[in-house]
Amino acid sequence: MVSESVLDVQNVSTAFKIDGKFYKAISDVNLNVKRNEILSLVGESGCGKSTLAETIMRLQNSKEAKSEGQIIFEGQNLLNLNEKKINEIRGVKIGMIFQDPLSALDPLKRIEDQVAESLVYHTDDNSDKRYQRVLELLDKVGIVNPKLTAHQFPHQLSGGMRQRVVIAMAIACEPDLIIADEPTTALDVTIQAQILDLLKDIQKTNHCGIILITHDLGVVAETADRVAVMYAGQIVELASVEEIFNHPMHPYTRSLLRSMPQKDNEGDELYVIEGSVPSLKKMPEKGDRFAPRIPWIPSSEHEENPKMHEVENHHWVRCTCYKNFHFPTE
Ligand SMILES: Nc1ncnc2c1ncn2[C@@H]1O[C@H](COP(=O)(O)OP(=O)(O)OP(=O)(O)O)[C@@H](O)[C@H]1O
Repeated sequence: MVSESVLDVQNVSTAFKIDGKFYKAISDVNLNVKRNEILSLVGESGCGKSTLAETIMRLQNSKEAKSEGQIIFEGQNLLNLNEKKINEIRGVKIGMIFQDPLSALDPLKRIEDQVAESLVYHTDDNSDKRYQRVLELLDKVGIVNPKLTAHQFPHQLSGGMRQRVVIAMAIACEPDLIIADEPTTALDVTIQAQILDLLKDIQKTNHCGIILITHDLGVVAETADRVAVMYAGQIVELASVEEIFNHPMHPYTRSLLRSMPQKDNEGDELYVIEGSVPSLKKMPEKGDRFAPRIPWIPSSEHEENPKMHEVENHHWVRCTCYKNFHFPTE
């Protein structure tokens, strides 16, 4: 079944003002998210994943960040909308879930009022109907006693329950797209699995698209349908989850996978990707941005201006260096 796109990100770049000058944190990002899929955005810390999410949601201060390109959602470019219009979309048609549920919740408000908030602004429901809807939403996200939880304050809940509440808030208006930025990083492992299962369930029952941001390839393997691998502000590989795990191509994707504990490398010393993601001021202008971290690969293997190539059906890779890439010990 071919699903329609809910979001089309076209040639999007965002630059931040640092010491009076703008430096790009994401460059030339092209991506679409389909209804009925979980697209995972993966990469090390500092690769630009959150910047992309904040750009889509227009969360940056326009004096400190400049974006260009097009982000098409329901036929309009989100980058061109005024505040009023973007507020009608943010949290309503596009839901958000962040890493730290505590910072997303108001410590002084009861859960029922927080979950009901977007319903107050965006539906005509009276307070009784809203309360019923809050209980329904809490039940849907797996809260065992919705009436009790609705009456409680955030500090009375466990981390896992708080994240369930944040998810209830995100889905209250049945958004077509949910952006979840490291939604399980702050939770312990068993709760992580439950929250990921919940997101998968929501995606299936609500038929929405989900962008799931994570640095954890285990999370990607568990949840994603497609994967966009980001490095130094650029997407370097985009393919189905099966392709990414079975036929990774870009040296960065291959390095990430090698540095991840897996069944077949148990007991082996894990691969360490030398060096670090360049800071915005030190971003290489030419060549593959990952090249400095694989110095044994001759520069002639890299394109001067690396482009995305569709090397197999729906499998895209940046730069031609993937063709002859090998690890030092190979
Ligand atoms: N407001 C800002 N001003 C200046 N630089 C910023 C700002 N926000 C992010 N950056 C820089 O942009 C780059 C990308 O950061 P971003 O937070 O998007 O990465 P990330 O992949 O989401 O990492 P993490 O997983 O740690 O959140 C980093 O170099 C970061 O320091």
